[in-house]
Amino acid sequence: MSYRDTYDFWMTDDYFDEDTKKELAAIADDEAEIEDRFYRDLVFGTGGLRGVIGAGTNRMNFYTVRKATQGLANFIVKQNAQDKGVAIAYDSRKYSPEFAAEAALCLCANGIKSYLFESLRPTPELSYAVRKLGCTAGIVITASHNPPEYNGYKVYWEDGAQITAPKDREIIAEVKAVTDFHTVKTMDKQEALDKGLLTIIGAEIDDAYMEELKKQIIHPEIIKEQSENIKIVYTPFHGTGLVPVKRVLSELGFKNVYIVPEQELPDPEFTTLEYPNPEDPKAFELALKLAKEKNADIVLATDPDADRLGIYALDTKTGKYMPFTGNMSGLIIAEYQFRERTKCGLMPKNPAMVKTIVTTNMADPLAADYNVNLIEVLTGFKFIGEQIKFFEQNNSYNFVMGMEESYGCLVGTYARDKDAPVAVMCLCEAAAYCKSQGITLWDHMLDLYEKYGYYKEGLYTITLKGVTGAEKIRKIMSSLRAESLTQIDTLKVLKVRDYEKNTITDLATGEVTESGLPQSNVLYYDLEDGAWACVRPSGTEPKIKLYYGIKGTSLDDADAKLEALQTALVEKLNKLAE
Ligand SMILES: O=P(O)(O)OC[C@H]1O[C@H](O)[C@H](O)[C@@H](O)[C@@H]1O
Repeated sequence: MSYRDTYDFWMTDDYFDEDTKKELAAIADDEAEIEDRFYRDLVFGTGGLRGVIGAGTNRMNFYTVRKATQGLANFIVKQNAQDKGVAIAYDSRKYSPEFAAEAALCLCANGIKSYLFESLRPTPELSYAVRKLGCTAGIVITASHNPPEYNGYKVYWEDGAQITAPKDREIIAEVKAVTDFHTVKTMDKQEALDKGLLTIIGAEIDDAYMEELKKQIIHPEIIKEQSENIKIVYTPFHGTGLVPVKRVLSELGFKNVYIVPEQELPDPEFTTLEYPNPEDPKAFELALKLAKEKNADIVLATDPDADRLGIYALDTKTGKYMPFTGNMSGLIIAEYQFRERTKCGLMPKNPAMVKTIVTTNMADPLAADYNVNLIEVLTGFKFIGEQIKFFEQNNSYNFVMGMEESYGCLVGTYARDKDAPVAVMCLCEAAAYCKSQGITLWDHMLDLYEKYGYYKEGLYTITLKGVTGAEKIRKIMSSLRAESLTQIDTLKVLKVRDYEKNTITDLATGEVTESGLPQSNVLYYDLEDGAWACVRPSGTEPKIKLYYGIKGTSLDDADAKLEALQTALVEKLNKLAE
């Protein structure tokens, strides 16, 4: 069917309700909008399904949520795993509770047990709940940090990590095979409860999750000692982080935790924010204002589904709050974990850290320093979570922590997705430790640079929306591929990694080896002088992403090097996007 035919079908078939038809009638004269809403089905990207809320096959709505769930249900029934069930959580977004209930009732109608959280919960708690309840799968209704007009659907498998290949392909094939909406099942909520197919979950999982978080603490005594001294400002950005973060910090004994009042309560419009993403410095405005009033040591923010964490820390010399990138906060946590676990004899045998290919290379000397094995995976925390399963299956390594540049971090293996409450907790412990030494996290970061090298990284994105945008992104990638760059700015390209072709080409020798990672549309350039660049289309937003990094000899040298590389790369990408 063409997009027009699909539009007409939605306008006329009695399966679709009157509100949907009204919404679609309003765009009858807007061909581009009709095309964008119907030219494809929503696709599973880096973080599952994600799309703008509205009527259409390429939108998040009751019909697309049900269809995705029916596909998942068909897959589960084929595996004969109905009895193990599916855990379902949701965040504070528009329609999140409604979509979650819809998914639960579709599963129940297919004879699959559903465990639905009574109210909003963080994504990592769902990852934990899947294993705790022995479920076969999990679902979170969230669009993570995307703008308010979005929602999404993340799918987890029994190991607690988001689905990866080949399971993702198999489930997607089942979803695609649902071509007739009339075959999508649903059932009455009361009937599902009466039949024992639907169970509402809450406090018992919260308590167990909380205990798991606290097990990751290394020095409770230092927290106690500093509990009156350290001042923490926290904002949940109107999302799910408030309850677990407040609880864990309070149970650990932190006395001075100030929540940003304007952003404390759930709000699907994210009224006080342009973009509820800790990657966006503007999102910290209110938190920094409160931090100055309270003279806080550290400022923390979690995104709406509480899987990402962003921080600022006080520079006592200048009195300014300094921003940490996801790379920096991840490294602070990693270094503290490695150092203190080693010192206290708590480091497991064969320890491993997992990071993505676009995450800072400063992790390399740090991991080497503590004899920690460093494993690299493609972008997406699902690939980090998946490694824990592999370690267990092969009895190879013991996972200590995972981190990625996009503000995601996990310490421990109780969950298999990035976990902002655990990251907040670990950073507050590290901050308390620093306080006991008379320094701040910022001073400590400077010490780490001095010890391991001045690694700095940047990210530049271009938003290219709709059908034409997707086509442009495709063209940019193929132009770059065709161009075979040998130099970027003044830096020679040493190696080109093409993850789509599964090749790593050494430009000096011409030798070609395999990338060793799953196929993905990613180009990565290893450059001279410890620098690198990487380009890939986003899998969650209509964007092309350019990542880059350098290694400097001082903060100033690093800034100058990063700026030079960034200018050259941005100019190149902008030209390709013209
Ligand atoms: O870059 P995208 O494909 O849009 O994904 C954005 C981010 O999504 C999730 O948060 C993943 O865990 C990250 O690894 C990824 O960076």
